[in-house]
Amino acid sequence: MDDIVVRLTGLTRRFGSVRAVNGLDLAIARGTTLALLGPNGAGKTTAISMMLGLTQPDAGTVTLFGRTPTEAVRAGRVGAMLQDSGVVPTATVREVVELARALYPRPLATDRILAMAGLADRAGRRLDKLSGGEAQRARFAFALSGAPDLMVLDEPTAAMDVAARQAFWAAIHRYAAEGRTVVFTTHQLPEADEFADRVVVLAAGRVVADGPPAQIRALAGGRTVTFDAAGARLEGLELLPGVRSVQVRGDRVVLTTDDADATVLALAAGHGFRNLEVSAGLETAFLTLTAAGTEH
Ligand SMILES: Nc1ncnc2c1ncn2[C@@H]1O[C@H](COP(=O)(O)OP(=O)(O)OP(=O)(O)O)[C@@H](O)[C@H]1O
Repeated sequence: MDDIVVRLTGLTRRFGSVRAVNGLDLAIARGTTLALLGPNGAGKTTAISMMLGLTQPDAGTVTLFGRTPTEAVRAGRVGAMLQDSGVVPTATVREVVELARALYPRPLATDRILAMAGLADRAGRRLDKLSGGEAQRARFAFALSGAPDLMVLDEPTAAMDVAARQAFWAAIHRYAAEGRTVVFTTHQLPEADEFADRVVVLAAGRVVADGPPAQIRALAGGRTVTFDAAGARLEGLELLPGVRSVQVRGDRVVLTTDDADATVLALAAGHGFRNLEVSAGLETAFLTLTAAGTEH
């Protein structure tokens, strides 16, 4: 479909015995700002790296704009800001932007790039004299030089303080407002919540949740109740008090709820359960969903 910018199908990559990315299926529509959220080691960087054609998958496919990543990158449709992209430390911001512009068929004007990245007053400064947040913005400037339709950002705000972060996201928003697609990784729920319009939660290389920020926030803020599917009555679970979502993962039922006490009391009265567990918080919700998700 024309409207799908990024399509990942069964994407898998192992490092020794570690499945860094494990059967990832994802379709990202044009104009979306998508957060790939997950704890350290979830597979975010590996997924991004395969998406850009920098790491080869063991299985599965990636298409960007219906082409291979390499073709899409060569056509100037993709900009990326990676965690360890090296730059010449003694070059100035303007020099680096001009270097980047030379790589693309239809680059933006230098002053526009500098303004968009919030670096207009830092153009003559050497990269090694920038603050951490400014250096990140210089890398963003580099990434947007070619006016790419898809921008991929790996933990872009890691080195930024609150003010720098706000300025950075304002720049991203101006960029995305023109109908462009942005994919960024983060391990911070508030960042995903505030700046994305779709959040995909990755844990142990798998998607454990996918939805609008409000839905992911609810998952994080509430409680997770899990119990064995065998022997339980599954009909009507979604109607129990407090319950927001019902999933069956492997042989476990996973409920998210705003009121675990009421949910468990109603479960006991009408449904029965074995091996019930109640857990709280985003990390626990991730772990529960991940552990249950690996059983099938
Ligand atoms: N080149 C590599 N060699 C061996 N193992 C690797 C390699 N790259 C990643 N891994 C492993 O794959 C898993 C996923 O790593 P990845 O860097 O993709 O996670 P991440 O979600 O980006 O983590 P972080 O938030 O810490 O950057 C981890 O267990 C990691 O140790």
